[in-house]
Amino acid sequence: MANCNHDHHDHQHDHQHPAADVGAHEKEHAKHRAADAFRHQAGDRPRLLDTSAEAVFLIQKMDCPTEEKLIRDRFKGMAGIESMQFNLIQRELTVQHRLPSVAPIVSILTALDLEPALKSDSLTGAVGLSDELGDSAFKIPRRKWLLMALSGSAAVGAELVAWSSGQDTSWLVIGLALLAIFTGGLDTLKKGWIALRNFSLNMNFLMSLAVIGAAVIGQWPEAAVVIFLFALAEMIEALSLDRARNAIKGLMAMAPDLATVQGADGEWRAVSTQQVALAALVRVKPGERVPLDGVVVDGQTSINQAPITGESMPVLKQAGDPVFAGTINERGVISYKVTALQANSTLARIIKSVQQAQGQRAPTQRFVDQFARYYIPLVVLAAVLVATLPPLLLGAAFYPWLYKALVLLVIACPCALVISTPVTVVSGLAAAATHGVLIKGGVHLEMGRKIKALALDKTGTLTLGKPGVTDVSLVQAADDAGLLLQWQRLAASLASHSDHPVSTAVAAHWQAQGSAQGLLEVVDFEALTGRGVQGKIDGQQFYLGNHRLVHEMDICSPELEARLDALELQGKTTVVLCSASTPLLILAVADTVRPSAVAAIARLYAMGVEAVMLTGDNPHTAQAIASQVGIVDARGNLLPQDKLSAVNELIARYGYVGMVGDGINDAPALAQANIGFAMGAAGSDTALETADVALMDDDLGKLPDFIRLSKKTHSVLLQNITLALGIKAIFLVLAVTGEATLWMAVFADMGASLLVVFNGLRLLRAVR
Ligand SMILES: Nc1ncnc2c1ncn2[C@@H]1O[C@H](COP(=O)(O)OP(=O)(O)OP(=O)(O)O)[C@@H](O)[C@H]1O
Ligand SMILES: [Cu+]
Repeated sequence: MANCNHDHHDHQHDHQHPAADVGAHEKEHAKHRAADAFRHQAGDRPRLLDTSAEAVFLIQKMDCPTEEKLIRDRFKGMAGIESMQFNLIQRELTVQHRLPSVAPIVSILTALDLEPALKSDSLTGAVGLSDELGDSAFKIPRRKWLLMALSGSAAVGAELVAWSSGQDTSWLVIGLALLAIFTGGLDTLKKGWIALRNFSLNMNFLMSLAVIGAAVIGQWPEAAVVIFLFALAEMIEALSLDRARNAIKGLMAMAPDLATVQGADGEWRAVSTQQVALAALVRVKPGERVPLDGVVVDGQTSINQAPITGESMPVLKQAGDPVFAGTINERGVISYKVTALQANSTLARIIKSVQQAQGQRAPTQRFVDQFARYYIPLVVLAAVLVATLPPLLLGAAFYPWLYKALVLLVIACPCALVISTPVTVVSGLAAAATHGVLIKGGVHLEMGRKIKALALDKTGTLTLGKPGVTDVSLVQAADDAGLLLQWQRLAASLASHSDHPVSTAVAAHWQAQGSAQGLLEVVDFEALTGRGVQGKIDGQQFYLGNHRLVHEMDICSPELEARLDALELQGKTTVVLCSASTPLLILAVADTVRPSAVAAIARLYAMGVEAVMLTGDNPHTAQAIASQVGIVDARGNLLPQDKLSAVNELIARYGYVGMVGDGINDAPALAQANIGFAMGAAGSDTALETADVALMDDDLGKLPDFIRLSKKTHSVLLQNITLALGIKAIFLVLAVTGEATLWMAVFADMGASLLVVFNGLRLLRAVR
């Protein structure tokens, strides 16, 4: 499904606004133009490229969402910049641009004191940063720890001296306070100054203002404690975000770095996984992890695929079976042929997908981002009013109200609020991924809870999709073994050209009979969607298809119909071999219901989710299978476009609808559903790519698991927003009534940030 990254920041650049909005946006644009003229003197505009390029930066200093705003504000309206995506958890900035080189971007980021490190640049094809290098960037340097310790001691010292002497403005107190401010708060002051210069109101600016204000009114000890606590809060926040990042990195670490590869001389050697080529032969011993994706060539074993599918029951693997990087070989030795390079393995794609999924922001995340945009200016306005109105209008003392205004400024920091959502969403996405559920966007994770009806395809979804032939009989009631064999051969010849499960079963049945006669040559073969197949054998036209086909050919009879009905009522699927004028042979195939289906459907109903079966198979069979798995609403005889309209009808009736399918003959319906689920995605590239939510294996229980996780995620998001806003609200009141001091406000802000981060991280353990 299309990537719907409605990023609110970009929308200011969108020139197609509804008429009602025009006034406000005109003003915005005028502002941009002014800012543009101010920032880029005419003449230094680089020539722009025709195609867009992409660069990814690692920005170590981007640890609070306010940096995002600063960067966006700075690049706003700059020619050649098309769009930007922020990944706060990974501290990555992705820029789509048309500049001839990334140098201007780098220099602007550097001017913002953000120390960008180029991770990749599509212009030069450079991949600049190894994972390890990127990792060390997240470590807090020793120097910083020492400075913080010094700052903390100085701040406490200032507070103690002031308290014991009763003097807030003695030289000793001021000296200690300045020491605390310059050791602990220099970064904050610097960032605040940069923000001011770029007209971007962020919390570094607010905090700097509060500290300077406190110093101005002679509250030196307080200024010292506030800046120290704030710096400490920033550090703790950065550290706790590391935990979220590591949760995702934890997935990454699961594929071994070395693979045992057979060289040209037949010798087995350990080779770095990164360097193993396609089609190389790799050997895996018991207890080892599979280093790369591939197909087993030799040997037999059982493999624990939990890292991919979340299911730790070992799966039997023998020649021809796929194996996945990161899974654990439990028993035997196998050798297999590599089918994907390391960067392309299923595991690598899962990890990449989880990281990208954050880009598709969850609705709550968008709301919070919007909110934060108005929140800061509003609080600043309130602070100005608090500082000026009471003294001016009521003749109140100036300093106490200025102090209250400063407390308000500290409260204005929206960090807790803005950080709470990405941490929660990332934790949810990572938890799902380790459980074998790949969610392709934060939006699906949050909206999954709204699913009221789930449409399920029958073949391959509710059933194993590997039917076997159960009955074969001549249409003309004759006991002619020779004819029976001859027509089965015709049917199998036609069927062998199709990979539809029914055809596969018919062809396999013929093979299994071990007849000496091979298949016949088929020309003009054609598949008839939702009906069957046709082709010419020995110059004569034959058809193999369902009741619908026989009917449409107008060669059906009440007697044939009765016999088909009888088989279908047993839950079997029937096809008939016909010549152009006569039905010849009836074949019935039966599929097995998935072991996980009954329990999964029951759980869905218990959650209030209506399960609906949509199938191209006939209604009798549909009903029979439905009652085996406990589905009430089963609809048969649906062509692909009928499935699409069925999904539309479900959406009209239930509001939010999911659809589960294999994505082959139900792709339109999958795309139409609010959330499209694909099963068995580990083995299928298309399923992995196109579905909104990909279940790595065939366990239907993952559907209710997903909905439950989505509900949990939503409630954690709500909790976090309530927490963050609630604490702010309380302090807003306390500040105005004069109960709250500056350091209390900083403390509350830090507490709120930590609370929401840890609350969000709880989701990591939500599944299982
Ligand atoms: N290639 C084929 N070979 C044999 N039979 C076919 C073929 N294509 C369709 N049919 C017949 O038409 C019916 C409907 O086919 P269709 O592909 O629409 O649904 P399906 O894949 O069997 O079921 P579902 O919609 O649950 O996946 C099948 O059950 C089968 O009887
Ligand atoms: Cu009929």
